[in-house]
Amino acid sequence: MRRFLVAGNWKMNTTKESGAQLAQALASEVPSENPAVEVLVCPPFPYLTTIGEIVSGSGVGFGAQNCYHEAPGAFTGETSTEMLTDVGCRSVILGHSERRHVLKETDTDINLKVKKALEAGLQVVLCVGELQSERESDQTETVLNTQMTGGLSGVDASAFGQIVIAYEPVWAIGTGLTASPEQAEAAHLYLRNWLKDQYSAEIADSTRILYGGSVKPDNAKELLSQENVDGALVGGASLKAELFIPIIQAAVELSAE
Ligand SMILES: O=C(CO)COP(=O)(O)O
Repeated sequence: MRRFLVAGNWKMNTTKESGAQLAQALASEVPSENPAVEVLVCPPFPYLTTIGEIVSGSGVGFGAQNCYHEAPGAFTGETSTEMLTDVGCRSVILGHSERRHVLKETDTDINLKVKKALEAGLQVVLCVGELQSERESDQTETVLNTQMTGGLSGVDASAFGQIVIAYEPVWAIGTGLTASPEQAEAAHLYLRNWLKDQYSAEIADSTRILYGGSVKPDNAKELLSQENVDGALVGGASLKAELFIPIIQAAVELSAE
């Protein structure tokens, strides 16, 4: 049985103060490691240390939203995986649609980062997902195949204990539009079968596939109850404890069923 992962991607939001308050509220709600549900927050880089100290010893892990693929050196403005592990990060989100579409990261860039982060022992949350126009022209599976093939190129089966996939249809991110549970399930099933074909049935069975895109307290349970949905990557609703906590609770309730 796959363990739910509920992750908050704070994107370029919060202040030191508001992020600290949010982290405190979450750490007191998830006081210790919950075997049923893994909880993660991904604050902006400048706040990683502060947030890490606040959630330390609680059941809330913390991760970054990006990293660079080179070892520390002359790369102005970049953040190495060594720095992330140094401040205690557990995870890193890679290939987010905003990095792909706004910052123009390619599958090759993402693949270099994935391999570097895996080497550093970080958990990688690899995001994939199609644009609205790609869905409308029946390209969803082609896009997912390209992003999975590109992002995971050269990644050995032995690394899968550290890999989580996040299906985030771009048209559902920050728009209030959510993939229907059926649309999410169909994409997740495609991704699971992809893992089976490219790696193995065991890897397909054990790898978690999160859904992201306008997850809110009122749709979380339905999305998380789909057979192949193993958690949520939450943007907007992860910025408010009163919205994020009910999403965690939905996962806790479902894992008890
Ligand atoms: O991009 C997302 C998480 O990475 C989803 O964002 P929203 O939940 O704001 O749609």
